[in-house]
Amino acid sequence: MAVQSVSCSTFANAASITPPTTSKRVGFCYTASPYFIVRRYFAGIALARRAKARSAQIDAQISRQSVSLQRECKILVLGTEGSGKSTIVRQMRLHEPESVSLDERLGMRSAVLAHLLTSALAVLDELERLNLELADSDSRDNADIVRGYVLDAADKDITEVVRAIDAIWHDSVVATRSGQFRLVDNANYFLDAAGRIGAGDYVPTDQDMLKARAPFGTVSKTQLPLGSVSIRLFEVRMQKSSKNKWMQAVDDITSIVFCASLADYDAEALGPTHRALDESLVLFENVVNSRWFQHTSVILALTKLDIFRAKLATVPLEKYAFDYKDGADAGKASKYILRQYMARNHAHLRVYPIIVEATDPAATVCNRTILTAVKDTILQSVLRTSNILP
Ligand SMILES: Nc1nc2c(ncn2[C@@H]2O[C@H](COP(=O)(O)OP(=O)(O)OP(=O)(O)O)[C@@H](O)[C@H]2O)c(=O)[nH]1
Ligand SMILES: [Mg+2]
Repeated sequence: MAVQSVSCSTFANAASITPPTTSKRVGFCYTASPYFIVRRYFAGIALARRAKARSAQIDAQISRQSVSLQRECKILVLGTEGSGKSTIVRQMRLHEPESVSLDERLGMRSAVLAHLLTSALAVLDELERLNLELADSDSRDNADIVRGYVLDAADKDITEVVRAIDAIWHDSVVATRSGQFRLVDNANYFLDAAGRIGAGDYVPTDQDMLKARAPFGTVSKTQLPLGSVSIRLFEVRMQKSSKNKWMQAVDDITSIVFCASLADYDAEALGPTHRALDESLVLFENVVNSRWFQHTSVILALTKLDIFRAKLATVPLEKYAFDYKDGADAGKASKYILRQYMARNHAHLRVYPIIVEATDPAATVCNRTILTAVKDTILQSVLRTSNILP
């Protein structure tokens, strides 16, 4: 431990220094007696021994407490609806060898299909909104198949509906006008992959698992070994209206991962005057300044960097943030949004920010940052209980 080695070596050095035989004082000079030298020498040795013993005591305490804290390491994953909580958790799991079984992968098939179906229905709605007709006459029958399909059982035959979706997506009107459609996140990705998803032996890939919107329970729990630390993740969807009283009910939280979508800057949460970004900022403010979390570290995960980057080109951030002047530069714009969050940290909680494309299977930044934050927090907590830190 850095703290211990500093204190030990300081005292050890003190003991090894031979006391000076002469000392200069202003105005006169004297020679120290042998008795004085020997007394200082032994006092130095005693001091070093005491420091060494104290240091060993702290070492033992730290290792005892680290072990018990690591067993109990709890992380809350918070954020508004659709902010990327499940995606971050899945991304962390996919990086841990063998933490996702084949059964679980196959279990995600219905979530993938639901995402594909929602995307296709959104395409049909957008055609209506823009007063457009499908070009191909068969496409109209296909639209009926899609609208009439009910996804009620995991083993239901999906061949016909997937073929219909694929035909609609490749209709010439859709192909030329889809740039104007307002679709759900990752709709294009799943619509492009319809043929692959419809195959009988389809197994969701890492990318499919990350891009699919999974249904949300009330609070979902995940156990995960992360490096040398074993953690339990609790995903909680926050709502401004519900006052989030659950905060008082949770204890022993090591870290919080607060997810916020960068791409929400233009989204309305509860009506035209209520922006999703503002709601997320208020919830973040409540969390970081809450007395329940005063010894908790916070990882602020700003997600959907890829969607944000694409959106900035057509929906200027300046329209929603009057003091922002840096145009469609995703780096500057994401840092601007990050500053909005950091400005809410009045309690000066330790915040570790990450700006991430959470659906990128190659991104390891989440795991690395979360692991660092967890370890730092365990250390801080041990130092506090050892009375080394206030
Ligand atoms: N392209 C892209 N999609 C993302 C990113 N982060 C999340 N998503 C997608 O956004 C959608 C919602 O993400 P979830 O992780 O389900 O959001 P959530 O916060 O768990 O939502 P609820 O549980 O419903 O509150 C999913 O389809 C994700 O794949 C990202 O960085 N890039
Ligand atoms: Mg979720």
